[in-house]
Amino acid sequence: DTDPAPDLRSVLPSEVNSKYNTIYGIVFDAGSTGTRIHIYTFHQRAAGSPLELDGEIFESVKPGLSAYANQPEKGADAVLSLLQLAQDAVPSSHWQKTPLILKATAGFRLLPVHQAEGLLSEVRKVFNSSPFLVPENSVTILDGTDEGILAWITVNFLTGRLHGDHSVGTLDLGGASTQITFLPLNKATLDETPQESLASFELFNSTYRLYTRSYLGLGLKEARLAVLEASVSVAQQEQTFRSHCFPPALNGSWVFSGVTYRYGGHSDGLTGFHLCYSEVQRIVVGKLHQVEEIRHSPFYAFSYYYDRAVDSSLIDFENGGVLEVRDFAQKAREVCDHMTSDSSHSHFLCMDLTYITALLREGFGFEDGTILQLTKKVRNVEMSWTLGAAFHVLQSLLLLE
Ligand SMILES: O=c1[nH]cnc2c1ncn2[C@@H]1O[C@H](COP(=O)(O)OP(=O)(O)O)[C@@H](O)[C@H]1O
Ligand SMILES: [Ca+2]
Repeated sequence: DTDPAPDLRSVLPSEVNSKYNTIYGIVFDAGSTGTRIHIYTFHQRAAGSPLELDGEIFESVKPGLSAYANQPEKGADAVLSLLQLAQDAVPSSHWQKTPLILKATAGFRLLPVHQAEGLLSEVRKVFNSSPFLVPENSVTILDGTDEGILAWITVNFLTGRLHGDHSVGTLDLGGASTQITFLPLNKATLDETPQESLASFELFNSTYRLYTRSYLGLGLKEARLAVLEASVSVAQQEQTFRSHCFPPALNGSWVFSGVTYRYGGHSDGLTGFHLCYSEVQRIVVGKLHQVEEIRHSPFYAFSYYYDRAVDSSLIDFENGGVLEVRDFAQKAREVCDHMTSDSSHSHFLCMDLTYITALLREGFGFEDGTILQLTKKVRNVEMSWTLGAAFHVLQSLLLLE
């Protein structure tokens, strides 16, 4: 993209008028399971000085935009309703210089192109009739590489690690895809990693050369479908998909991306962790690139790693916590070996925990003792790639120097 970015310095208030230069950025995350708005407020003490994050306003709606593939206008309505929040949060004097972007993730990568484009073009209409600054390519599908990098930037920025040598790797588990990102330190990693898994990124006058991989279809919800060997066409024939990850007497139905899937336990009466693990293992083994360097390195993990750790009482919802990979394994065993069809937790908890265990151990190749820092928010700001995206757009608009 060779178009020069518009120079917006001319529309910024002169520094003499305000003590600090306040900057806003609005980022929509069109995820596979929901649409979220993140309204960030930053300030700069002077032009050229580092950007400081003051806070975030966050709101979300379900289902994800990709569920409106056949009703794009209705999808855009969800965006419009969230955008109202931004008009309330950002002072009208700043609207014209506040960038507004939406990035769609894995749910969109799985849609036929004409449906994805139909939805994005309805969103563009909503954006263009808003009072905010709509940069070029404001509404797009984010590719998996950028998703991983931007999340890594967010986590390392929020934990104050961006400028030192002690960065931390990140693990994101969405509904449809999953990402792993870290800064490689060993030469062997750089030599053995395919070029497409290494990406350079410039931010705040530094260049970061990161390892990042995104696996489409290995998000938690898509993984359920893979374990169940479920397809849309078979689901529409009202067939029941069976698994040993459910109690034998169980029958249920699950709506995902607008499709109803019937599921249940096996009539052979067998269930439990061991059988469940072997079903889940099939979709993971040999499917992911493994890196020796990170087998013991601590990682930050969020999204469904966090949610399922909360659901199974491994961590506290508010505070998160520090776990080892083996904690997910032990919890999976505990849940799967004591399932009843009337238990209070989700019918999928056994399968989900077992999948997380297999993904960490046999997918990425982590050791049982590898430490996972489960964190949702730092200083009340969500761990999400959206903050990295806000930095990126502000930088490209020359609002940062
Ligand atoms: O701002 C956020 N902070 C932390 N987790 C988030 C945020 N937004 C979404 N999530 C988590 O992401 C997961 C859903 O994934 P998503 O719908 O983004 O799928 P995708 O990334 O595969 O498109 C859930 O665990 C949800 O709690
Ligand atoms: Ca996501």
